[in-house]
Amino acid sequence: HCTAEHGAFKPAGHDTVLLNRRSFPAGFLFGTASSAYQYEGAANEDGRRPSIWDYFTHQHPGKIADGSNGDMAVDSYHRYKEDVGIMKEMGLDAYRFSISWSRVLPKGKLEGGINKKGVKYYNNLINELLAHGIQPFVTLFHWDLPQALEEEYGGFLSSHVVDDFRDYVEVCFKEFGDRVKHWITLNEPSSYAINGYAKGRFAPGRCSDWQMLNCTGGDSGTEPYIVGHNQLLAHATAVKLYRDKYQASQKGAIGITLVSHWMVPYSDAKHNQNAALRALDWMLGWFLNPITYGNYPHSMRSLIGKRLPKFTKEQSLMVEGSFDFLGLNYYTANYAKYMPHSNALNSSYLTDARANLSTERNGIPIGPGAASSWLYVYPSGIQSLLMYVKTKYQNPLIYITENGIDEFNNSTLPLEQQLADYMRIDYYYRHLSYLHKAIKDGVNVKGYFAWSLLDNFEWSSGYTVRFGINYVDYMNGLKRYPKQSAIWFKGFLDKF
Ligand SMILES: OC[C@@H]1[C@@H](O)[C@H](O)[C@@H](O)c2nnnn21
Repeated sequence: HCTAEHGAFKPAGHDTVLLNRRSFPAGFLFGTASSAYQYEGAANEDGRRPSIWDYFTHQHPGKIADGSNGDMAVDSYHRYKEDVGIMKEMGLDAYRFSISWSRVLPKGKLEGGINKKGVKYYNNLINELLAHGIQPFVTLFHWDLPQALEEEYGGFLSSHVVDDFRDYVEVCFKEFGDRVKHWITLNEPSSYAINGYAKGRFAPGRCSDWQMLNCTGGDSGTEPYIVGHNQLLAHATAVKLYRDKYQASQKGAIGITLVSHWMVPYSDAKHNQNAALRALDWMLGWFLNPITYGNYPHSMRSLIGKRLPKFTKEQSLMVEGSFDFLGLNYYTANYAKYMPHSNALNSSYLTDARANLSTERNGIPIGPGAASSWLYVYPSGIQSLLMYVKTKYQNPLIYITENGIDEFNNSTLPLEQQLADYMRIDYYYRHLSYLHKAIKDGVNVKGYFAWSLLDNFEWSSGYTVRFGINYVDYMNGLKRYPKQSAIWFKGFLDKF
């Protein structure tokens, strides 16, 4: 139902202007995104020591849909040259990847020693990207905390992590900062805190006992906020270090990647409209308010009370303005409905907002469903979210650092069918169209990264779902094949 002209798909029956790279401002960056634990493999090779995700997947395989792990993942540790070749062939400008902290500092602490082979891998990857004219965007922490630090002091539950994170990022600035000009401190600190400490579905698998989710311990009413607070302090300390010691000579930019759903009021009733705004505070404002204004949103401070950590004056000053750009991940939207709250309830991050999130209203889904149960297609939400951030948070420089959709792994189907991901073309075309509208409306977006270059280890879904624009054949040596969306993207990205 689509016609392909000049490399862009025009939904049939619409006289829309053909959208392609040339529709976007000169210098706008198009890239793809990945992360170390989901891509590299070589988990026990060349000196790398376990992260909490190695520990979590091996100790709790029942928490992963197919009992799998990232021991091999898609073997990017050995195949990075081929993968960079795929990016070049597609015409991509940039590549977002993360550094495995426990590959560079196997024991987590600097005093434990720097793993030279780990540093060498990242130098090779960065050099390969630059040799092909592709800009590296480097995430310093994408959830894979060294297991040694989790065991020593509870990881992000302790303020000790701030000093160890600072030492780790300084090694990265020194080793790679001459060529890396875009640093992202943390990937989705909210997801790390929520999934790891309120839902127990991600490493380190903590939550309150009363939730009966086979958690290893924890308190969903306090630990998510402690972990969020220490992530903000670690982030701001890293930014301060970069600005004080490296930015003048290396001339790079540093930011953070946050994620949010667009929140749609369940009805026009005022209490549901307010619930949607609180839901945005709990998912996005939790971190965007502190780095913009130096404190948590008023809604959080008034409803969470003493369970929400406080910033000292000095910490507030360090956190406020601690970013040169904002990375924003957008995938989907939720309905938000006012949820009365009784204090008798066991407290949890998940109920503190007095907002019940859902993906359907009166039995009708908010949009077409993808493979992941949380992902429904709602393209206008990217424009709404960007306008909301522009208006409420002083129009920051933004990169969309993730956007994408998944299908189920159906490796029994003929390969040709598995590569026919037309729903992904439609998803990207629609989201890029709404992104284009947001830019026309004055939102300061300078780049867009699709999640993901390749099919990969999708956390608690393991390899049961596929987010890749390129297919990975898990049954046949992890061979890469372009899906239809990769071919479409190549046309979309044509410079001429
Ligand atoms: O679930 C798909 C992807 C994950 O694979 C990424 O690691 C994570 O940054 C993310 N955030 N939102 N959606 N995603």
